[in-house]
Amino acid sequence: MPRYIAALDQGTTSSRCMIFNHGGEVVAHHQLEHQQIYPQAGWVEHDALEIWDRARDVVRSAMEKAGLIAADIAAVGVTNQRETTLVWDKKTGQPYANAIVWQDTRTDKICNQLAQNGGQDRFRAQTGLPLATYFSGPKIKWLFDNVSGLRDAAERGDALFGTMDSWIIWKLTGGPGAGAVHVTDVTNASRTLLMNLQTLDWDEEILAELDIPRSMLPRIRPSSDPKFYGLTRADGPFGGEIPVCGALGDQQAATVGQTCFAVGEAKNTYGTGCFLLLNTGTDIVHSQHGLLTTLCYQFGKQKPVYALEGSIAIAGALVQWLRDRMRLINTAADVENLAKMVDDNGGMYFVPAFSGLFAPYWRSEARGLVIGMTRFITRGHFARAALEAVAYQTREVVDAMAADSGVELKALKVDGGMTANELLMQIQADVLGVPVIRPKVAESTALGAAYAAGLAVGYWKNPEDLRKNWGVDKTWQPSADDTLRTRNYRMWKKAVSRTFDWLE
Ligand SMILES: Nc1ncnc2c1ncn2[C@@H]1O[C@H](COP(=O)(O)OP(=O)(O)O)[C@@H](O)[C@H]1O
Ligand SMILES: O=P(O)(O)OC[C@H](O)CO
Repeated sequence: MPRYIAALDQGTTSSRCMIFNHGGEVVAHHQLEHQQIYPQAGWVEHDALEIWDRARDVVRSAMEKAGLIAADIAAVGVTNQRETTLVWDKKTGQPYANAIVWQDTRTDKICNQLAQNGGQDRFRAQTGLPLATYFSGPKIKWLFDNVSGLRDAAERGDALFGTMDSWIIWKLTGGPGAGAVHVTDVTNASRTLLMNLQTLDWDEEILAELDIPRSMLPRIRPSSDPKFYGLTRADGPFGGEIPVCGALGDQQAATVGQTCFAVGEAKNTYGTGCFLLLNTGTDIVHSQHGLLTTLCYQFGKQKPVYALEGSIAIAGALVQWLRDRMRLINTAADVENLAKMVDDNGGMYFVPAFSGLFAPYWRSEARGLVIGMTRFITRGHFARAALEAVAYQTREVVDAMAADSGVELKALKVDGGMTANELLMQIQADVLGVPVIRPKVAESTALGAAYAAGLAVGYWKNPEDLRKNWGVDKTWQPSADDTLRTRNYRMWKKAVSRTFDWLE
């Protein structure tokens, strides 16, 4: 058996390749950012060809850094930003348009029209999701309505739809005309608003309602597949044929990477957005409090495991915005020192409803606000309020989770790029009133994809084998002062309520 497993993590901000050993340790890593494209207020796009270039480069660089060849890699796992929607020409490999990113709100009208008959929860029983701009189905419909010739191409069988997992796997295994595989896994499919949670197949009724031909959709496969999705191309970035046999949406991958295999285990990932997933086992639990029901993972022929999810659209993206658009900081890490210049938020709250509000509100007409401003406010308060916004949004999701599942969190397992921010981690523990635990490998997303691929080829035997790799790096205990927990949280909720109904 070759010595390592490779994971390709195609995130909202960047793509990275990580190579892991049997102990779940990173032996090589390379990461590259790609461009964020904002053509209009509320729109966010990615150039899928640029993403593929970055993906190829990070694989090559990671392999080179560790001096590896394809024969050293037992299997490849792919994980990705979810929902981001791409349609491309299967003959040429050219996208018909830029990918529409999950944060993009252009499908607001489509969602409202669909909701006129049956309300926002019209497809919730089948899909576990509310009608919202977040998900892929309405984005495909928007492309059909706005890209000339696309519907004809789809009906001829020339146009393929995929989220980033499908695109990357299609490119890795062949690209145009070379027998590439067009697949997705159950977790990614569960974010399209087109997959039925019970049957794990595309839902005919919803496809008919959105007028989406089944022929353009990828085949839905388990997250860890001993039959392999396909083999990497010999002349591709890995430089040889390796089974591609693991795929998970990035948040589900982080849940696997954190080894949340038991019912009631949860993790929160702080990246561009912030996503808390609670394993609910093989039962489908429908939320009464604004959470999503989603696939957590499916290993081979085993029964699928489901999760409740609290999705927050803007977390690290707020720090990026302070850096790139407001030029308040030079690097994302600078936000911590700037926030440390003040003792508290000075009465200021920052609700980053840049893409409307996701869980638990699902209000696409909300927009961001800063409130509580006085002449006392400094740049430091902006930084502090931005970090608090991430912690308060998480608290709202944790409260909804407890109301839905009856599970009271005893501690929160965290991961993702923002967990490097120690002040944020302390604020989070204070706001929740429970310890916050960061594992040794904070790159849980890539690790989860590696686990899925490694399980498929027998590199790891079973989930219990993986638990041994999990260990604590650092724990933050909540402070005794409950000001943040009670009074300020109440003020936060008041601030949130002021964002509602902003768009007309
Ligand atoms: N030290 C830090 N403090 C605050 N935010 C940070 C810090 N380091 C990274 N970030 C934010 O975390 C995000 C990157 O995390 P990552 O897990 O790589 O995200 P993604 O998978 O969404 O691309 C960026 O939005 C960045 O602004
Ligand atoms: O790229 P991330 O880590 O912000 O994750 C994005 C989510 O998958 C969107 O649902």
